[in-house]
Amino acid sequence: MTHIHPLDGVLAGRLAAALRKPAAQQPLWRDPRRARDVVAALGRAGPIVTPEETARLSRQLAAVARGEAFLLQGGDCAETFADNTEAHQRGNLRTLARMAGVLAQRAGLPVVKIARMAGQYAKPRSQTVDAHGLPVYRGDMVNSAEATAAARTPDPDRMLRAHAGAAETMALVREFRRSGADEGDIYVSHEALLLDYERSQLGVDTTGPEPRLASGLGHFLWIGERTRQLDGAHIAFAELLANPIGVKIGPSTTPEQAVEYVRRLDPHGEPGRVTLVSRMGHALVREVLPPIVEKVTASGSSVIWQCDPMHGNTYLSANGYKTRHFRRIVDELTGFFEVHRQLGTHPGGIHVEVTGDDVTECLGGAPAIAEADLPARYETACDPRLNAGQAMGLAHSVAELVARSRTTGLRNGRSL
Ligand SMILES: O=C[C@H](O)[C@H](O)COP(=O)(O)O
Ligand SMILES: C=C(OP(=O)(O)O)C(=O)O
Repeated sequence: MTHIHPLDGVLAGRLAAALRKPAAQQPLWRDPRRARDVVAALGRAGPIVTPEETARLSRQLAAVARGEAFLLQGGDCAETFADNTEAHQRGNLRTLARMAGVLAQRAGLPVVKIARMAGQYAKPRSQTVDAHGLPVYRGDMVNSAEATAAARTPDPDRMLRAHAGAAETMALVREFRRSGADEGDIYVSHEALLLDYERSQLGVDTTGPEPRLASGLGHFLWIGERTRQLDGAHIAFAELLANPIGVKIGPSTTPEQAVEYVRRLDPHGEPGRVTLVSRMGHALVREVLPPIVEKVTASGSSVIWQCDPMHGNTYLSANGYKTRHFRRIVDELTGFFEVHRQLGTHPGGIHVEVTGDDVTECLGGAPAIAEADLPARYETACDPRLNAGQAMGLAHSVAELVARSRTTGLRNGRSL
């Protein structure tokens, strides 16, 4: 049994110092006093996940880092209050479970499943204003997608609604597991973006190599490409957490920065504590990733290498939809596996935006979606997701890549 203690003086001080650092992508609340009250109320609300579940995930991620398992992470780009329905969330869980089934069977490795779910309600954005000059939509936890100035004003009460929605979703995830609809564990994750939400539910976990902050808001948390500044609040916050941590690394990441993330986030060399999620784009992965993998490996760290083949391959279609082409997604994954095969490292997992709904948001796949099909069911609140058919096609492609990398690894005397 993992005991979580109230925040003590030392860790409370380190948390306060972390949160004083510059924090990118934070909203300016309409009523800061109300925001403080909401953070306090969230602290009194029940946790979404238990420390025992998070500890079990950490053990499974250690197996991924050792090359004994594969990590499948996926779900909506942005959860929304409107789509937090049983049908939608179950559809997403079923899709993830089916993808895992294909991977486990063909690749012959246990698959650790993490849903982007039960808290994925805040989005980082490239711009601060949209095409109409309104503040951008930053996820249902912050404001509304509706295009009016009032709806786009950040409202702290939305954090309470997001937390309540996450609790309901987590109950559904547990029920999904119990019902036998899936054979194994399924964990939840979200981007640790909105610091007022993230700091609201922290206790002290003393079971690790040093006392750390246990977040009750998700099993696995990741820091995004837009908030991974080494002198910023997000990395300083993540450094204090007991939960396993991901860091998205885009094409501007240097090998030195990658080594520094690992040094800061995994000072005790715990296998699988850190997942480096490369999202380089299909055209750059073969060039940018190798020196990063080489330098991090040479530093002696045991990270999980995970590929997000979505975020580096986004573009605007001729008819004005933010989309991604299935072919480029598979090409980035192929490049990721090539790099790891060449370097003798374990291609540990994938991180994808998928839904069980029959949406038309990404191009290609089978049956193929063409640009003219995009308007039919383009439903995402932010970035384009693979639909269930495309997701299964991707699972088959990745299963082949994993199986091939295992054969090559065994031929070269490595045990994956
Ligand atoms: O999901 C990731 C980001 O939030 C998203 O790609 C940002 O999108 P934008 O470039 O339209 O702001
Ligand atoms: C924002 C995301 O990705 P990235 O930080 O890699 O752009 C995301 O995964 O939702």
